[in-house]
Amino acid sequence: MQKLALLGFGTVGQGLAEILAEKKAALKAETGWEGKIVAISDVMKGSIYDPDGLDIEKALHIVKRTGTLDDYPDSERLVRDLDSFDTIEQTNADTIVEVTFTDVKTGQPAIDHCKAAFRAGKHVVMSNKGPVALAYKELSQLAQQHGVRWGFEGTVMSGTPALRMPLTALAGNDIKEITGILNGTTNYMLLRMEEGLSYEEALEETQQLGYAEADPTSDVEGYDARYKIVILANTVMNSLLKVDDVQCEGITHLTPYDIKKAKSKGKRWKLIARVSNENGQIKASVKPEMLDETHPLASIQGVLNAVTFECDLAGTITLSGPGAGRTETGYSLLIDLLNIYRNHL
Ligand SMILES: NC(=O)C1=CN([C@@H]2O[C@H](COP(=O)(O)OP(=O)(O)OC[C@H]3O[C@@H](n4cnc5c(N)ncnc54)[C@H](OP(=O)(O)O)[C@@H]3O)[C@@H](O)[C@H]2O)C=CC1
Ligand SMILES: N[C@@H](CC=O)C(=O)O
Repeated sequence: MQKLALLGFGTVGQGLAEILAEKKAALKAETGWEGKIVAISDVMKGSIYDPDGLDIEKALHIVKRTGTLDDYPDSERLVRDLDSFDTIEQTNADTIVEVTFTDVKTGQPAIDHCKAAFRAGKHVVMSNKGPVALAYKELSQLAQQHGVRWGFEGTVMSGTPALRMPLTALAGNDIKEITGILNGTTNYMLLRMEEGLSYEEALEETQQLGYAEADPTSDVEGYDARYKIVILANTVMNSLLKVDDVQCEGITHLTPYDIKKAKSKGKRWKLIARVSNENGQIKASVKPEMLDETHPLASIQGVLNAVTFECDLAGTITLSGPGAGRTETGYSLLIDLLNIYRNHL
């Protein structure tokens, strides 16, 4: 029985909790895996810990009804108000689910959450992009030193296996270029603006749907896609790309007029992230590009994302699927948990 502690109980944390509540019996029957949430620690919603396991359906119901965990029933075992580090260090969880916000400058406090968890001998699964984009090598080594595993499938294209697919199914290829639409929020906004919504209306919809970052500046300025292309470069291409080395431009200057004008010419604006390896020189960028409607990436619409791998053996391989979403990203954490259980990430 894997014992889980959730740091953050927003869209994604609740998404995972819902999956575990709904699919508990099926997961046990089909895979043998059993997971129990023993702790939740969230800044505004509160923190609860029960070493025997929380009643997760009750916690979900209460947080949806009241916005906090304050009404979760007290018991002899229940401990409240542990902060994130106490939750890592003082609970009996063996796996930390890091689903706090992604900080696009420092990656904190998530980087320190990973370090504390690894040093305490605990696995980490996360959809938080900061630690993987900024400290991949250091944290991988630390996890290895402590004999624990680190899963982060959801950091790129949420539950669509944009990392595990190339690392496993495309193993042995020399991947010279990766190109993709890696941000669900902006791709959704571009579609809705093409359909007639204003920039502000389109952005608000993405926030209501749970696609946008806590600070959506990260989405619209391209910082989120920049983190993702760095993660792909460093994990899949085994490079040492730094965030600051990636040329980055967002979609904030695109107006509904620009989008309509492109459409009248049979074209579409897309926020394209790209990394290439030219004789050992790694070049990467994130910027809006006007693609012909016949281009394969032009048909990737709304919250769908896609990534193309240029492989020396397998040829050009494209994977598409949701790039954001409550259940989809909750699911990405489940993939990591199941793979820890099966003992390979
Ligand atoms: N939503 C999506 O589709 C996807 C999200 N991600 C990533 O997953 C992570 C979670 O996203 P999402 O659930 O949408 O974000 P939310 O903003 O909905 O949830 C994040 C939660 O973390 C809490 N939190 C912030 N700091 C801390 C802390 N130090 N300790 C404990 N809790 C903390 C917040 O608390 P409060 O608000 O109460 O202050 C909030 O409830 C982010 O890093 C995001 O980039 C990745 C892929 C897709
Ligand atoms: N805000 C991000 C969420 C997933 O990483 C996006 O829109 O893609």
